[in-house]
Amino acid sequence: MPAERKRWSQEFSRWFDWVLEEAEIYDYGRYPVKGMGIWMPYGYQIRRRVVELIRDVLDEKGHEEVLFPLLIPETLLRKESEHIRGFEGEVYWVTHGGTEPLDIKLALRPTSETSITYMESFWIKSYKQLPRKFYQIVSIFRYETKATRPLIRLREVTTFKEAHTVHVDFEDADRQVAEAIELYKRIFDELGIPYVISRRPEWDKFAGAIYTVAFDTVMPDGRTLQIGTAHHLGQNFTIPFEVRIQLPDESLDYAWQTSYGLSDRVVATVIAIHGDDRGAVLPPIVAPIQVVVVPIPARDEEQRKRLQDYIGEVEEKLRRLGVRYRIDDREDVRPGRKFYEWEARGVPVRIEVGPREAETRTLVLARRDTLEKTTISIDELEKKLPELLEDIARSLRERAWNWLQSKVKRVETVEEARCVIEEERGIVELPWCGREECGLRLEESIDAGVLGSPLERPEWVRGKQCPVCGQPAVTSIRLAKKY
Ligand SMILES: Nc1ncnc2c1ncn2[C@@H]1O[C@H](COS(=O)(=O)NC(=O)[C@@H](N)CS)[C@@H](O)[C@H]1O
Ligand SMILES: [Zn+2]
Repeated sequence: MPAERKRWSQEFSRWFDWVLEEAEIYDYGRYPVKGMGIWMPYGYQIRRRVVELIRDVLDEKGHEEVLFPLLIPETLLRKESEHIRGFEGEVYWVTHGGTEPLDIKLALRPTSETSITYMESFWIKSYKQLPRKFYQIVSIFRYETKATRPLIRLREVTTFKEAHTVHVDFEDADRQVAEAIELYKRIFDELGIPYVISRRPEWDKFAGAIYTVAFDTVMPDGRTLQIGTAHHLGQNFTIPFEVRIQLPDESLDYAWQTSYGLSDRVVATVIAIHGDDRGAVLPPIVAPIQVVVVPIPARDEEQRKRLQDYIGEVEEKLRRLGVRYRIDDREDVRPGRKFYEWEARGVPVRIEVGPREAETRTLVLARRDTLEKTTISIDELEKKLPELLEDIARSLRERAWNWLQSKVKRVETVEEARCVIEEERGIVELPWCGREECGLRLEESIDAGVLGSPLERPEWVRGKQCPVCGQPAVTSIRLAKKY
């Protein structure tokens, strides 16, 4: 990792708070409810483009957007025992309407399996209607007891994309989990966010799931963050909610389900992973402003006029190119200050235009990711600018994947694993017999959390033993300090 980035990786959370404030992305910590913040205008534009990307990817694969009530009656929330046991301690309750106590208290949805499955019992009657893929992008509420953090761990999760799908049998739901994984890969790849995909261990899967597959990334401080999850729910909700379907042979059975979710953490990781000491570095696809033009003031009237006309030519080209641009012609701010402000906001490309450039009909292009500057002729802009934006997206993705790969270490002993977590954080991967007690023992002795195992059996564990019990390893197990 470049030297200067090392500095803020030690005080990552201070750096992260600073960027959110300096770039006016998200106002957190002042609103008088813990775990709830405000999307500021610039941050809201980033969030909007992330949401658009998520919608495009889901809609292309036959997902139908819906909108369910925020409030879920206790009677529904309690129908699936695993689910309520998992969420019992995290639910916010509405107990009054005005001054009147409600006879049935209402939960602010912590997630919507129960409300959606309840309605599916009216909507879904036959295999002919399946598979059905609903999703909504809403606020959910969880009374998180672990340390709350802006965008990373909220009590009101304002950008919660939850997909809920219905299937004729186990296999088709299995196929849907695989499709969800592909959709998440596409979303994260478009944003240049690297990830490790693991099947969560039995003791840490979503409440009410048969199994959970999770996407984790490594944050600049070396701790991992769960950035997406997909769950096979089996018939765990359709049985208590009586979602029965007629099968092709006319018999009746309960339908099968999956659910998969993303949240504000997607925006958090775009900022955290790609950022540097000057602030955010935004991939062009989600940058509210992709190109900012900063005039370098002319000294005399004649030069000023010529510069004005020249900037007009540049603006016309940017408009025709269809890029999102801003001409920062504020009179009362020096160019250096403008550089600082737009760099903090992560604008991918800055174009500096002064009397010299007007004179020589050139432009200075400064790229935000590597801070390199190049001078081009204005006639090359139509060709060079799209290439530069693409190159920035690609180089951000590559740099992020190199970072992640440098933070995943394969080891064979508990001792080595403990050292890696102690010294470098990141993810350690060890051979594993697959038994829960060994997994839990590893958590204890390494003082880290289990992320789970690869979806495919990893070749490298063949012939190796579980470092806890000595039994032959059947897969590998990944551990990390988690958010
Ligand atoms: N308190 C929180 N703040 C921000 N993001 C969160 C929070 N809790 C969960 N998330 C994100 O939301 C994703 C989905 O949440 S979840 O509990 O794992 N899964 C569900 O709720 C399922 N119903 C699928 S939508 C998680 O993978 C995580 O990335
Ligand atoms: Zn073992």
